[in-house]
Amino acid sequence: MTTHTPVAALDAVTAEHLSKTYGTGDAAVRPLRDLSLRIPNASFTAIMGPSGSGKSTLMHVLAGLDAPDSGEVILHTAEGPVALTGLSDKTLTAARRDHIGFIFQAYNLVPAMTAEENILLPASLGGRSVDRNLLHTVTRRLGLTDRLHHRPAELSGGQQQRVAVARALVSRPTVIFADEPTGNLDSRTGAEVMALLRTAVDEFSQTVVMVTHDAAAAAQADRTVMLADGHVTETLEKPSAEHLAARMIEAAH
Ligand SMILES: Nc1ncnc2c1ncn2[C@@H]1O[C@H](COP(=O)(O)OP(=O)(O)OP(=O)(O)O)[C@@H](O)[C@H]1O
Repeated sequence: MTTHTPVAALDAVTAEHLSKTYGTGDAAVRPLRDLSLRIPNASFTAIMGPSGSGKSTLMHVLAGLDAPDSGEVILHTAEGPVALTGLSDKTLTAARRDHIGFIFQAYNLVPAMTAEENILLPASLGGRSVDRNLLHTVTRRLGLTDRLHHRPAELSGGQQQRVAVARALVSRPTVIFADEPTGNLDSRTGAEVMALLRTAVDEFSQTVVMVTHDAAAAAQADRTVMLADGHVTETLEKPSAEHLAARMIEAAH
């Protein structure tokens, strides 16, 4: 029998009993094993865990980019709850466009569009107006002002990543999912990205979920969810970078 934990209205995302298996028999890999998780609204959650513990798989499933074998993901939007699992492709695409921002390396920019067009794409597809002041502030803080009319192929990997960060911030989605958002960046730009993600939570009440291997980045989140072998092992509220680094070393052994 499946049990359901009560859903608090203050969650942005609720995941219940997620399971996912790749392959069969001896070759089977199970990146998600009956994983349940609640992401509080207007909070910044970091996800950490050893390589192969299921972090990227979880992010793809939470963001509606990949379907679990079983279990449910519910996004709590201003218009009410949306069960991402079980939607038709068309409705799922619209739900992602309207409510979710992605900062994923493998889900990046449209090559034929300029940086600015990429940043504005989710809002224009969704028929929403854009806050030009926010566009200017975000792109200035990310050092993109003189790159806005370049296409992705004319930008470095770090600049492309910053365009993805700007796109996720400017379109003001309910939830931003970020997979290693500071991974390609020098420390100053990485710090700016973290500050902007914090601003999205603190000033715009957006929800941010970020996978990272960097204890110093995770320490800037409100809480850190630790994964191992496809399930949550613990949730730490406001841990220090030192504490997280020690936990990561323990988890790797
Ligand atoms: N499409 C796929 N087909 C087969 N196996 C997969 C697929 N995607 C992921 N896996 C496997 O599932 C497991 C979890 O992968 P996942 O990428 O979620 O881990 P991770 O915690 O993000 O790892 P890392 O920190 O190294 O990025 C790994 O063993 C991986 O090899």
